[in-house]
Amino acid sequence: MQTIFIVGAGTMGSGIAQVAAQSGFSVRLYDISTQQLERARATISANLDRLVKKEKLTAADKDATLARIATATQLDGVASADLVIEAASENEALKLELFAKLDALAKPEAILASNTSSISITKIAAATKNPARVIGMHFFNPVPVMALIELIRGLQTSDETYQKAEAIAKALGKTPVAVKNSPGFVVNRLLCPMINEAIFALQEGLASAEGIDEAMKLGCNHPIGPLALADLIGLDVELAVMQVLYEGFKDPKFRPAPLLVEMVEAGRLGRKTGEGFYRYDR
Ligand SMILES: NC(=O)c1ccc[n+]([C@@H]2O[C@H](COP(=O)([O-])OP(=O)(O)OC[C@H]3O[C@@H](n4cnc5c(N)ncnc54)[C@H](O)[C@@H]3O)[C@@H](O)[C@H]2O)c1
Repeated sequence: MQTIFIVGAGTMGSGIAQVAAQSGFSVRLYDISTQQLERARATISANLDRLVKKEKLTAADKDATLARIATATQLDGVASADLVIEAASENEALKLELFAKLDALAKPEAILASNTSSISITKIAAATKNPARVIGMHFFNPVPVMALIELIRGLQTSDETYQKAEAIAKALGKTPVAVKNSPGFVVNRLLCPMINEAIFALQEGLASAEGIDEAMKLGCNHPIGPLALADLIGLDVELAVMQVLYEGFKDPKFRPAPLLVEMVEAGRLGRKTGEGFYRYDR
């Protein structure tokens, strides 16, 4: 495995590109937007500069890492890739269309992975002619910092594909955890209902936002309270995950808190809009 083709140069795609290049892989980062590609390169360069400043990376290593990342606005480079990681926008129709194209362009032994947070890997695999080579590689944000990759097997994913993906996850310096294809996988299945319950607690006046967060930090040793975390993740993203869980399991225990829905309606999405459960200077 030497060449990784990454589809989508947003938050996740740029982070995956950085980690892959730092781990010695040759990376081709593709996006339909040249602006996003330029932004990704600038972000990666700034991240590497910080590592140089902290003496965790030499200036020569930084240059070598950046030199391993080529950007592209065409899909044709897929043919030379050993692994494709799709990190384009979270849109099912888009991903199904992309995987049909990637499957037609990639060499037969290449693996096709999706970083989707919520779309069924089985469904994505079914959009290809060779579904056994499709797998979920779910990275966490920020990718250079977070150690986990959930490795999600669709019904069709072969053992060989899983083993290859597991080896790559380790080569990227990450810790893979095997997860079945199911709404929210493991982390979002547990984390998002906890945040949702914190919003119910706030709505019921059980405690103030600061009180709820302080209680979970001091009582459970969480590094950040659930409401501050919701602001960080984005309330729209939290709501979308709860809707995926609610629809996926048809179980009322996953119903989104009405206050969460209302906050999203008001455009109070957290840090990215300057206001969520807390206010932020922008
Ligand atoms: N942000 C997170 O915390 C997080 C965590 C884990 C997984 N994910 C998943 O990763 C994926 C990407 O999320 P993100 O937060 O990086 O989104 P983002 O909006 O930051 O980036 C998405 C990128 O995809 C590009 N794009 C759209 N259509 C494309 C196409 N047809 N071909 C190539 N590129 C295309 C956009 O131009 C954009 O640059 C989603 O599936 C999301 O669910 C996100």
